[in-house]
Amino acid sequence: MLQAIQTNRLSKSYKDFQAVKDVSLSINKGEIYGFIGLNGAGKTTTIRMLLGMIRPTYGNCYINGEKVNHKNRSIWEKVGYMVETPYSYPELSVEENLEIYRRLRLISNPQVISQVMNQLNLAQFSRKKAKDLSLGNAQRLGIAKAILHSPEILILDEPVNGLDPAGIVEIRELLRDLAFNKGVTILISSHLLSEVAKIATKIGIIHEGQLIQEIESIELNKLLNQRLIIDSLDNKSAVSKLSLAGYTSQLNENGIIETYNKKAIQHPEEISRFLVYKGFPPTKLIVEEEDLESYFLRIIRGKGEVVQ
Ligand SMILES: Nc1ncnc2c1ncn2[C@@H]1O[C@H](COP(=O)(O)OP(=O)(O)OP(=O)(O)O)[C@@H](O)[C@H]1O
Repeated sequence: MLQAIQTNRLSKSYKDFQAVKDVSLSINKGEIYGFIGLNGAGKTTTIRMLLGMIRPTYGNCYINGEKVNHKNRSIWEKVGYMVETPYSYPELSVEENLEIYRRLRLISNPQVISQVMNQLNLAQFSRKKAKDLSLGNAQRLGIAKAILHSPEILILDEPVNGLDPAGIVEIRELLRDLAFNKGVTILISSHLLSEVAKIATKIGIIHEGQLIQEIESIELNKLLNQRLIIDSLDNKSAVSKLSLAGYTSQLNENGIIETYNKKAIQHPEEISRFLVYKGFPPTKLIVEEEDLESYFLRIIRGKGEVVQ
């Protein structure tokens, strides 16, 4: 099958710092590819190379099988994109900004502007100057520009930045509709992992410039572990007692104990008995399904026992 987006050993160095290392990813037509990673992982740099905005130090990118380079301009007719905080003409209204974009994209039908404003709930702000928009609405305007010409491929860098929860749901529905009903291929980068997990058909995890894992979303549930969450009046002491007894555990960022130890998860009553005996009775003991955030942290830290 022809890939909509492909990178081949893509790398970018800034002096001796390698921001992106050997990233080879491929995205099928109609797929929603969630590109996730911590701040500074290399998402934007990869996307900028993909869009021909910066030159790779090594490797190549392909859009619809065509190599990205300065000669191949026609490939951009089928691509819509938004990278980081979208730029707009600050003194012009939402509608005027879209009108400029319509002309730049050589779209003959003026109706597309009202259609896209309705799609993104921007109609009520049509006369508002771009500089007076909230961050969330500025993002909506950025997405509106990206989809104005009905692209086949949509590349969005952190598109839900600054949106409130209702806005995030709206954008999620919009992207789903574009992918599943209109066959648009979408690459969406984000550090909001759970959000990406809700819409992506495939997830790529980038860490310190390297693509460390690609997961089909239907496979995701199989990879998510269970974990036992334990709270007590003295978690620091309790965690060392548990680890000494062979129940490898750690404190999470909230100071709560978590363990992926299979025996502990299968027999939380034993953990409870053990902690009572050691003088640290648990105040909370819950077996939880791991979420994508925790899975991601476990993968990038290379920690955690895998419960089969
Ligand atoms: N022009 C540049 N010169 C030097 N270093 C750069 C340059 N652009 C990016 N970097 C560095 O490359 C690394 C990757 O940056 P990048 O913006 O791609 O990360 P990111 O995953 O998009 O992060 P975020 O989620 O914070 O946007 C970072 O350490 C960044 O500081």
